[in-house]
Amino acid sequence: MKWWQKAVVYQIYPRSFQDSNGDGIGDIRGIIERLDYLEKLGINAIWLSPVYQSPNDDNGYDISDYEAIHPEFGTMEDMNELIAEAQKRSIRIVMDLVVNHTSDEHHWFQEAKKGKDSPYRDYYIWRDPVKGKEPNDLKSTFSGSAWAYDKTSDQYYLHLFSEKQPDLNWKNEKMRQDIYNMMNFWLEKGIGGFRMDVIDLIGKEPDEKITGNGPRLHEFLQEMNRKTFGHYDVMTVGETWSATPENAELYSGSDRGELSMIFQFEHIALDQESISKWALKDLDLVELKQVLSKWQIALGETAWNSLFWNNHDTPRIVSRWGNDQAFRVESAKCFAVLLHLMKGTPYIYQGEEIGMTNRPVRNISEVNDIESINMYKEEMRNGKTAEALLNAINYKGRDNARTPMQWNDQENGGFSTGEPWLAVNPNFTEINVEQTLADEQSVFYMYKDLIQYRKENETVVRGSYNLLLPDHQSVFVYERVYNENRLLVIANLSTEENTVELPEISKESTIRFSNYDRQVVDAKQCTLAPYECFVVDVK
Ligand SMILES: OC[C@H]1O[C@H](OC[C@H]2O[C@H](OC[C@H]3O[C@H](O)[C@H](O)[C@@H](O)[C@@H]3O)[C@H](O)[C@@H](O)[C@@H]2O)[C@H](O)[C@@H](O)[C@@H]1O
Repeated sequence: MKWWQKAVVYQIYPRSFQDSNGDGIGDIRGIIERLDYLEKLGINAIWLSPVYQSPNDDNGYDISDYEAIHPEFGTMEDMNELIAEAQKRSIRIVMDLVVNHTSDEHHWFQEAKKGKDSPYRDYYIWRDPVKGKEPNDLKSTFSGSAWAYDKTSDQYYLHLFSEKQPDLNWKNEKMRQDIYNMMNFWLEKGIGGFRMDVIDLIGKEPDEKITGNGPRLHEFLQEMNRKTFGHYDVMTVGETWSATPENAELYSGSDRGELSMIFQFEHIALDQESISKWALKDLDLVELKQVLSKWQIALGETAWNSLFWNNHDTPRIVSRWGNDQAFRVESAKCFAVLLHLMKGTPYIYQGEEIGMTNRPVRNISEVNDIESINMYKEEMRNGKTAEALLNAINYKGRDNARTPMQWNDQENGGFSTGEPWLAVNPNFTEINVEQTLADEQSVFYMYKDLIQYRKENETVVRGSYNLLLPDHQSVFVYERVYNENRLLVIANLSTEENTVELPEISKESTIRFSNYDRQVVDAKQCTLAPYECFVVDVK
């Protein structure tokens, strides 16, 4: 087994984690200061969202120099120190790799823009106008056309995200080699791997309007593996919105020479009506169970799953599908147990381990995220009401998960002595790390216990998965089996009590995790309290 198959990964969004110099922006020294906290939690790796040089049109996902640290985050010396200090605590640093696009301020694009004869022109994707307009109707994820007009050359360039994020042309061999050199620069520093931003898009065929899963995608990934991380004992995880259980094996099959695993998003899209994340609908728990179980079984023996509920692009799970009011602690623990006992590598997004919640806004002026702002402007022009749009932003907007980490009940939640770049959630006085560490029953200790359990328990790492009660509307039950060992995981994802019949449980069985201090189980008539979860080690 590889180290990352037994690991738990913690995602840090550096802008919002810990500010060490009072400028209101989290930084690398702030992360170093908090490594002891992460060691206490027990995680094995940190996925570090981008800290590279960037004009910050998309908070660092628009990189202008891959081999420089943005001064607001610190220096390369700080970065080297972070890698070394993390290593001392057996924590590896997984860098975010954003190579579907660069910033328009990257020197490659600056050169490419100079004209059609520029040696860097073909590093990007340019097309002539069609009948004086965009080459086709491809849309940007951040609203509007995916083509931007360049007056100097009378051509359009492709940007699947903001205009300041031009897409790289992966068909250009020299560009690919430059990317590989940059990746080796980071690998030689001793990092633990890469999280690969929208990597399913690099094989795009924009003329055919193919974006995800393009024809040369896997050829590029195999070449990347051969020329870079394939020579190191590191993990790689690809962000792949277009992945299906069928093609997941192509990315992460053990004999494929591509990635360790991918992030799939099928469960994440279950509360939307259409391809648009803003078209909201209620979550159907039966569907959630079906989707997660499908991935557990499909990748069971041949590839490897990543497990996550939220990240810096998605709302916080306790506010999204849990209950962040009366049952905040119970529901946060329920989702923790459900995820961490599945097969795959679990990811924790900063603050999830203390049950941090979404932060609603009342006015668009309070929003920082480019995706939400662009959508709001476009939909206001289309006649939607501000109320409806703010409702969608409060449910799905990316700022929800990006508010600063809540360390204590002091000024700005202990995140910064200066004015934070994004307002701290006002509930920091009740929900914060200091409070959670002082309470043995807190969400934090459930996460810590789950992480420790995975380290010691072969059934969690290797066991097969089987869904029980698939049609129950509120209760999620599954079992994990490895040799003679069997774990039964039960969670009531509802504010109501629910009574279910469970498989027979012998008297010798023990309850391993419980968020209600449950001592006994009557399998025939098991009544679950609101958001109750427990795990039985079946003997
Ligand atoms: O570097 C640019 C961003 O790259 C990553 O995230 C990509 C975006 O992922 C989602 O959007 C993709 C859409 O995919 C499918 O079409 C679904 O049907 C839609 O519902 C999805 O919206 C998120 O919604 C976006 O917020 C992401 O940008 C990074 O993780 C981002 O931080 C970067 O901004």
